[in-house]
Amino acid sequence: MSEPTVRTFPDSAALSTAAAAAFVDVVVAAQKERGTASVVLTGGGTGIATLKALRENSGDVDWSAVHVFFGDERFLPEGDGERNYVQARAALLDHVPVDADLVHAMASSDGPLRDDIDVAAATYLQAIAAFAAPDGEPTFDIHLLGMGGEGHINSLFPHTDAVRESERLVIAVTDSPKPPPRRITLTLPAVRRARQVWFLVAGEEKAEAAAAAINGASAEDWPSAGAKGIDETVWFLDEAAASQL
Ligand SMILES: O=C1O[C@H](COP(=O)(O)O)[C@@H](O)[C@H](O)[C@H]1O
Repeated sequence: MSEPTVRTFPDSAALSTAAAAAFVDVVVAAQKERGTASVVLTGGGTGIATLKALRENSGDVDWSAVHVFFGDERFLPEGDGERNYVQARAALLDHVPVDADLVHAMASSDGPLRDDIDVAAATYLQAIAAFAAPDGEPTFDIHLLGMGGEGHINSLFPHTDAVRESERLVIAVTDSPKPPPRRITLTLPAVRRARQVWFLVAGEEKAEAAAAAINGASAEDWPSAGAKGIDETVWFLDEAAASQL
């Protein structure tokens, strides 16, 4: 696993512009090398702002050959504006020529799987397993991550079974301390299957968590500390989020 590197920007807009440009470079290079690219999107304010920046300039990306996954999802009805999928569509996916078959959304609470979050998580696990490279091989080109002020990433919160999960790649969370309580999430072992893990973090309220994770704290206390990419782990921070480094 790679050690963290830090890129600091004057504000969150500059951060999102730079992360979007880096995303284009990695996806285009992956498509040149392997024909397709695979990315994992994040929810959260800075993550969604970065998708909007990507919509404004996605360079030579062939969107029809990008597999799109989600790091986590709030288990809510289909059109709920709090769903990360709904926000990602509005910010990016509805505006670029993605192949709908390659957009791997997590289930909603009122879809064909009804309201069974365990079945929903198992179904997403199957989607990932069908796509995943063998153990030890990278599965995703990029995994984007937002981070909460207490260090959560995806729906992996401090001092929970979810952050300790060491085998399953996808799990259901039913007691998220941040609403809504029911979520589906990729785990740390899934995040660690990405070549590139990129944190998109802005704001002074995230500064303590960023410093702790970058300085090697435990994932139990600061889940973001456990998220590392195979080739690179990059922290895109604005100056406020970098203020305790
Ligand atoms: O609930 C969530 O929060 C995190 C961080 O969000 P932010 O708005 O504080 O940046 C996000 O990464 C995650 O996908 C989302 O479900």
